[in-house]
Amino acid sequence: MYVVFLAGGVASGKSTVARELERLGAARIDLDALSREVLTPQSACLKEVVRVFGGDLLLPDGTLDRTLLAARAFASGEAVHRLEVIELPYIKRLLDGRLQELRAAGARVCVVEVPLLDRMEDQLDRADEVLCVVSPPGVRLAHALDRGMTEEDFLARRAHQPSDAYLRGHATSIIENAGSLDSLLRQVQLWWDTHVGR
Ligand SMILES: CC(C)(COP(=O)(O)OP(=O)(O)OC[C@H]1O[C@@H](n2cnc3c(N)ncnc32)[C@H](O)[C@@H]1O)[C@@H](O)C(=O)NCCC(=O)NCCS
Ligand SMILES: Nc1ncnc2c1ncn2[C@@H]1O[C@H](COP(=O)(O)OP(=O)(O)OP(=O)(O)O)[C@@H](O)[C@H]1O
Repeated sequence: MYVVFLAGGVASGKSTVARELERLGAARIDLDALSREVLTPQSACLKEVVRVFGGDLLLPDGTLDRTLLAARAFASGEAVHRLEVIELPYIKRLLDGRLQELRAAGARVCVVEVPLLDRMEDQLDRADEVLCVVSPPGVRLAHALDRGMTEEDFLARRAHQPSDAYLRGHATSIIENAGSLDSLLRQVQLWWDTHVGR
């Protein structure tokens, strides 16, 4: 199975690219979705998070108040790091399992959405290709605001993410998302034709 790590910062266009790759025939794993799965009610990971970040994070139905956790976690580099130390091992185990399942099912190509490539450096040996979506900060902010995110939340998350220089330095291919949706999708098609559809 040809495994593609698809990296990019908040509101860079990653999920749009991943959806297009899925339409073209790739299986898809989203690490943001896995990071939600590890925090389901009663899970060991959620219990650890609540112990470290506060019992008031649990809503009456036992689910996590993600907005409150985001506010606490993105408040400082130290807090984000504490959250990642808890969550990342669980996320990586789930990733491992999903890749094995897809391999067993005979998937030919799998795209893995990786919001934070630097935290997954120890997983890079799983990737045949690192495709990075890079988009100027102003364009990303506009897309984030359109999606209902506040500027404060956008800036807080971006501050804890790998830089564009880091992404460019680790990419085997780059998709520039600075223009229209059409132009983005054309680049995806071109990448697919030259790397997968041969
Ligand atoms: C703090 C949490 C609960 C906030 O949840 P929320 O629903 O608001 O956001 P969601 O999970 O959908 O993430 C949206 C975007 O936030 C950014 N983001 C998420 N975690 C981080 C982080 N640790 N550092 C910087 N940005 C992050 C990414 O751009 C991501 O695409 C959640 O993001 C979380 O559990 N983060 C820690 C796990 C993690 O590091 N995941 C990334 C896997 S590589
Ligand atoms: N070139 C573009 N033209 C117009 N809208 C775009 C373009 N690229 C992305 N968008 C829009 O910007 C928003 C963010 O894109 P997307 O969800 O793909 O980014 P993301 O990197 O997955 O974000 P996050 O990691 O924060 O979830 C979406 O609403 C998407 O439709």
